[in-house]
Amino acid sequence: MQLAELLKDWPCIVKGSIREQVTGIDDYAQNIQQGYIYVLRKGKKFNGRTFLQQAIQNGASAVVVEDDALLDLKLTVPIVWVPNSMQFLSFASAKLRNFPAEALTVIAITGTNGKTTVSHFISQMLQMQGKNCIVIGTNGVFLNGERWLTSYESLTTLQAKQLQEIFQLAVRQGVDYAILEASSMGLANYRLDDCAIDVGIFLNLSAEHIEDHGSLENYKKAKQRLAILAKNVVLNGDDPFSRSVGINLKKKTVLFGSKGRVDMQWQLLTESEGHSTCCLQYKGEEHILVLPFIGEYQIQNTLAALATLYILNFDIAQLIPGCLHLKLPEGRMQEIENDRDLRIIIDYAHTPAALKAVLQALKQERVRLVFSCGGERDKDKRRKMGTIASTYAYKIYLTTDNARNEKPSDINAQIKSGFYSEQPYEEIEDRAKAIEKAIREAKRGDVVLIAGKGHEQTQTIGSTTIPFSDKACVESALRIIN
Ligand SMILES: CC(=O)N[C@H]1[C@@H](OP(=O)(O)OP(=O)(O)OC[C@H]2O[C@@H](n3ccc(=O)[nH]c3=O)[C@H](O)[C@@H]2O)O[C@H](CO)[C@@H](O)[C@@H]1O[C@H](C)C(=O)N[C@@H](C)C(=O)N[C@H](CCC(=O)O)C(=O)O
Ligand SMILES: Nc1ncnc2c1ncn2[C@@H]1O[C@H](COP(=O)(O)OP(=O)(O)OP(=O)(O)O)[C@@H](O)[C@H]1O
Repeated sequence: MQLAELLKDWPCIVKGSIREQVTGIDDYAQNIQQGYIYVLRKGKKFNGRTFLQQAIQNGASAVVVEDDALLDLKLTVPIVWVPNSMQFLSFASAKLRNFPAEALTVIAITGTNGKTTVSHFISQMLQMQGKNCIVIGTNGVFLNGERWLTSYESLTTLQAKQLQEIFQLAVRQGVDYAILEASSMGLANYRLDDCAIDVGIFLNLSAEHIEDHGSLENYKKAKQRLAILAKNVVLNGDDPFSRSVGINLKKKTVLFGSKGRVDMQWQLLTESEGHSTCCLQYKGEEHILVLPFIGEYQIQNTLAALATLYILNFDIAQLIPGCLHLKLPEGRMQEIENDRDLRIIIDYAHTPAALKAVLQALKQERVRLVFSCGGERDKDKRRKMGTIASTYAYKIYLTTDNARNEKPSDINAQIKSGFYSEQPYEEIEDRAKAIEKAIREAKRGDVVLIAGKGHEQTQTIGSTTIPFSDKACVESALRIIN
């Protein structure tokens, strides 16, 4: 595509020829190939200007900047000024591929917790209706429930250029639906701006990523962008923030919840043997919904998925029986079979709200909890998670969870500052050993909950990332102990 064609619908100032041919776009200089546009921007760690010559040597056909002072640079290629380079990166990535998202029904989910779970529930429900769908999120890229395209970095919301690339591949594969996790960082960085989102889902909000966004208000604003981008909106009426998003929103909206005025109302009737039975009311109809898991948060996740199919005009009554067969994604309440009469559970709970939800769901059980918090991220949550752990756990095994360049003992000291009761705890920095000790000490009927890493296959300590899996550690511990 000619630069002139690419720029014609976008506010910009160009210095140089607009006749250059453009073959791609990237803001990472090392990725620039012949004919690509290099988006030069200043980030938190680097200034893209450092890599400008490298981008040109790699064959950049033009350079896009958002700092107008850079228009004076003397370059061998055209310079284009745009008001917002990340927003342009999203638009141009989509335009260069002829806006592939428009050929798909796109569903995007935001919330502090539950995005991955809901995205996989929606995919499973759509598959039950014979639809082809992809899921793009924390656990990777999936096509009809199977892992697909494994080479992308592990982000919750991929970069705009990657999303557009996947949409194009999906359209070629005959996919009908794309289900995306919308992280607050992804929304704030405009990664989802050109995804033609048909349904935006708001699950919940608790204080996370505040350091990245600067304030809770900015975090909320980032999430609210999804309501601007989406054509239709699904809201969790039990979550004050999600409900507030619907105020004065002139879009088709479905509210689900257990209380107040909602369009789809659920009520938990019973929980037993790993199953929940609920009453679901909508449009004056009443249905019994049986789910293969416990915990009110899982009912919310299921309702978010059902409400999404409802807003897309599927017949909900037809979907209800299939909910009994929903499967949680890898690393979410994942039980590991064993012959020690224990419940060994791996769960990705790494926020206070998630840890509380899981521990509450486990109710009266004697829980031995293995966990820590990530380094160089959300320090605020450490004390809160300590308080929650000490409220519900029988014994706590503090360990290491991607400590990065912090000392695990410092992170754990902050977690301990939230302990308020005298329950026993131990600190075992080696996560594999902590898991083994918890399993070794567990008595028949105990629950061993290994929280925080879920599906993850790595552990980052210092700046080294090594292969690591909670599941493999459990299996190895069971072999050693037996
Ligand atoms: C906060 C955030 O989103 N950061 C992203 C952002 O970083 P940044 O703006 O600070 O940029 P920078 O690293 O300082 O680099 C500045 C410029 O120099 C360029 N550069 C930099 C180095 C180099 O060698 N060559 C080069 O060209 C960069 O491409 C960039 O254009 O731009 C970078 C380049 O596009 C991204 O890699 C980086 O995301 C990284 C991968 C990241 O880890 N982001 C996390 C925080 C994230 O987005 N997480 C969310 C939330 C997950 C959750 O809910 O838990 C997610 O969606 O995954
Ligand atoms: N609706 C919910 N409310 C509170 N906690 C939840 C909810 N759904 C899941 N969780 C908890 O959060 C953990 C992570 O779930 P999930 O991966 O679905 O969330 P996520 O929003 O995608 O997380 P991330 O953005 O970090 O990938 C689960 O393992 C569970 O402990």
